[in-house]
Amino acid sequence: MATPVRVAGAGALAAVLAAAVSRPRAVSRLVRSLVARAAGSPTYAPLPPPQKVKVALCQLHVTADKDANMRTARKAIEDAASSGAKLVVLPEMWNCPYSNDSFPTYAEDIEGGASGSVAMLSAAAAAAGVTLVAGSIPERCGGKLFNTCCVFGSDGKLLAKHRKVHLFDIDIPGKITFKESLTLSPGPGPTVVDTPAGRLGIGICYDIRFPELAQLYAARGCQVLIYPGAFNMTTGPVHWELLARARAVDNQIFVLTCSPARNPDSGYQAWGHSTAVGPFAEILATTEHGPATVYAELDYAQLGERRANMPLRQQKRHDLYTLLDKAGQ
Ligand SMILES: NC(=O)CCC(=O)C(=O)O
Repeated sequence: MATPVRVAGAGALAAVLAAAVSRPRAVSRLVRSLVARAAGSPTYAPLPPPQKVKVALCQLHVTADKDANMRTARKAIEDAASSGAKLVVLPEMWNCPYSNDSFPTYAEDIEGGASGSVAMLSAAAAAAGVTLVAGSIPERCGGKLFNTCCVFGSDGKLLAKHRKVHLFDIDIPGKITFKESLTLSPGPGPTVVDTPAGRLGIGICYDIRFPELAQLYAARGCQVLIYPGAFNMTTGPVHWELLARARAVDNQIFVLTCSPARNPDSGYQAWGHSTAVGPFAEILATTEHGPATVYAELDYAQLGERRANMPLRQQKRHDLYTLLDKAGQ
């Protein structure tokens, strides 16, 4: 896959050098504006994508029994592959109950993952021959815990790891209070993965609330944003679909969300409603709150069409505002 490349103008460089001699303050202004422009409108080499990809969003029944959760996940991956899916997505925290009490107990060392969830995921991706965005599990590393999504290639190789960058710390009195930061640490940055199923930008649940992350992924040439997530019964009904469609329409990009099924026995009631959204913010496929696999076909040609119909990227006013990609490649 092509690597994204920033393009700097040779003319602009000559202008800076010529002016540097006579007008140092004007030069400093010019440099600042060029840096902002480069950051706000990076140019990337085109990506040769697969044209169409069938995706499966596995809304799993998650319990306190880790082995049972692993069996459920493996079966869902196999079934999705049998149905023709090439890109399979699992939910946030699919191997444990979503609670601060559970995260330390169920956490795994991913890098040394010769056993447990990571070994199962790798074997399942290879056996099924799919790209697997494996939801998230609690990761233990260097004395810290992270909420981590592993992405596996169809040969079972671990292609990337995304550690949730925005932790879910909210307090809506009488409704929901949750503080992931009591047990988890935030991840270091964005995660872009090139796969045979397209260029993927990964976020986990609360990450979807931050439009800058999605914008940055779009600027880096991602074709689809994937958010394993577990929204709740207060924010889910009002925000889950809204946020997925907002990220899609802002960036003219595909968005996939994948939740655990709602388990009445669980302390945390997940909203469910795993959904695939197209680049015109249209719902391609969705479900209710029970265990289910949602299938959709992503036609990447639509990205070019939508962006040609409505050229938002070219119409941005980088002289007024800009996205600063601090983690730029
Ligand atoms: N697991 C999460 O990050 C939950 C996010 C959520 O429910 C929200 O409203 O945001």
